[in-house]
Amino acid sequence: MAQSKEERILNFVLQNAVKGDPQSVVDTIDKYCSQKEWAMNVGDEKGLILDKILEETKPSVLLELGTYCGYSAVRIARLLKPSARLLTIEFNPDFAAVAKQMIEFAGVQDKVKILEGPSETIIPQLKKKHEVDTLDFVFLDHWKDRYLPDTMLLLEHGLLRKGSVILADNVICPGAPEFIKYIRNNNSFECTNYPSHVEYMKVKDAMEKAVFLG
Ligand SMILES: O=C(NCc1cccc(CNc2ccc3[nH]ncc3c2)c1)c1cc(-c2ccc(F)cc2)cc(O)c1O
Ligand SMILES: [Mg+2]
Repeated sequence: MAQSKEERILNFVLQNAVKGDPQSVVDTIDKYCSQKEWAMNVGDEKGLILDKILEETKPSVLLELGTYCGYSAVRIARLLKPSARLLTIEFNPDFAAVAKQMIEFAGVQDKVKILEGPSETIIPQLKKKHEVDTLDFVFLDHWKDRYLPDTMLLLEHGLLRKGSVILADNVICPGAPEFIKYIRNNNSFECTNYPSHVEYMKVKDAMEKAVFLG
């Protein structure tokens, strides 16, 4: 069977990055995807914005929607304190399989748990099946038309607390207009926009941070 792009990215990491070194895994993926094949990792430019917000928030319990190859899971996990945990939901089984190997190669498997399936099924299970009380940080990077319904689901299931941070990728390109309209007009959220570019491109993009006020 011909290799998928995601498998080519993984193999490039396995052959060129330093095992157990998450920074080298992040840098190697960025090198491959900027020089050889574009892929929808959050990337180095938006990645630095993600890093800064994580360092300000110092979260203990995190949720990511959209694991893909595991780039942002590794990028996030490398900054977490030893007791912190990241749950990441991936619907596509092939992506999940690549991400699992990427996360293990980076050596962050003790901090990251991949949950395979659609967010609408898994989010309602987080409290009882995955022992979550509330989430300190949520990174939205899955299907853009799911950002709003899944934010509503998080609220409905009592998964956000005063100060919970939601960070959404791609609010310009591909865009998440319904999510942006809702979150910026909801007085229970304090929003900040972070202009940037689509990963590895000159095309304008942005991330949006929304802090839940309770
Ligand atoms: O669309 C995007 N990403 C989402 C996505 C896309 C495909 C498959 C999945 C399968 N994973 C999945 C699905 C549903 C799920 N439910 N719960 C978990 C979960 C997980 C996820 C995206 C696109 C561009 C982009 C493309 C083209 C272009 F020109 C410019 C920019 C840039 C990005 O940074 C992007 O993030
Ligand atoms: Mg994205």
